Amino acid sequence: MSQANQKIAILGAGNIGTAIASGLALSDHFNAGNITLTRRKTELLEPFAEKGFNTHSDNGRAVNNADIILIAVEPRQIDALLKEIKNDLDENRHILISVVSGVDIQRIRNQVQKDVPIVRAMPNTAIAIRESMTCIASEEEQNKAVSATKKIFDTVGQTLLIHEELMTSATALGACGIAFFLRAIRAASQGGIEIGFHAHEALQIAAQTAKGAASLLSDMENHPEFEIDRVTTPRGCTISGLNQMEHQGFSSAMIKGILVSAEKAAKLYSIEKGEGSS
Ligand SMILES: NC(=O)C1=CN([C@@H]2O[C@H](COP(=O)(O)OP(=O)(O)OC[C@H]3O[C@@H](n4cnc5c(N)ncnc54)[C@H](OP(=O)(O)O)[C@@H]3O)[C@@H](O)[C@H]2O)C=CC1
Ligand SMILES: O=C(O)[C@@H]1CCC=N1
Repeated sequence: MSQANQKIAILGAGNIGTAIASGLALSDHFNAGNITLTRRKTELLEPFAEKGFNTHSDNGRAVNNADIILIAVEPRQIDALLKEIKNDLDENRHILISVVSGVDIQRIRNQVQKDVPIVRAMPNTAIAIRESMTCIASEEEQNKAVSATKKIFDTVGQTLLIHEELMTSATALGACGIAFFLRAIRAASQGGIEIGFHAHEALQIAAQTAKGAASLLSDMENHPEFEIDRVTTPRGCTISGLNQMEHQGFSSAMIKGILVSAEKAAKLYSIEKGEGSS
């Protein structure tokens, strides 16, 4: 089936669910009319209904009208959702894609008790502007479903196929990573204000500089240190700034944050189930 005719149901259209929907609709491969978004507070989906997406709260109906079922609820909410839709899942028609952190394929399969292909994907919110980094994993025998999933996420950024055991690491580095780099940009702009720029100017300079740095890596395929060496004039101000940041633990803070984030990602389901669900 061509992507243009594929019907996608996004169950749990919150932050990442709606970001995925926006990105897909922006691509030339999908249109809003073939994408259904569900959540219980449907009034919050009104802006998406106005853009032509199908929006409601009936997960079973959404599954019955779709080929691709994308689950984007919180870890503590997934059991109830799977229980609700499992009788509607058709192993000959559907591919089930979960972007839920900390819930492995085996746990999902135990819930649905069907041979429907299950794929895990870990995008980030830049998917809304088709700039996601999406890691994808599944069981070995699911090559066809993995290809179909990759094809979808390839339209909204870059993809990388990984082993499922690396999914929590992908969550920390790629999905949470958006927040980490945003905080770094925010910190840079605060420094910029202190040395004389208005807030909006400082943010513009910091954001475009960060974009340029990222593009140097992705376009030139160089190592960061190679590009850093080109900025650091001997006895200059860049190396002074960099060394001071390292004395203050810059790299260490980022590394430690990513480790803690990955540890938490691995425990999300059990922690959240332990805290009760709503
Ligand atoms: N935010 C991000 O950047 C990323 C998040 N993720 C993962 O995606 C998942 C969602 O995260 P996020 O979008 O931040 O969380 P949100 O809380 O924003 O989204 C979850 C949505 O699910 C809806 N929901 C809950 N239960 C049901 C149900 N039974 N049927 C339909 N909809 C339901 C909620 O709306 P309502 O209460 O109205 O039903 C809510 O809008 C998490 O598992 C997270 O780990 C993965 C990658 C990136
Ligand atoms: O913060 C979280 O738990 C989710 C997972 C990745 C991004 N947001």
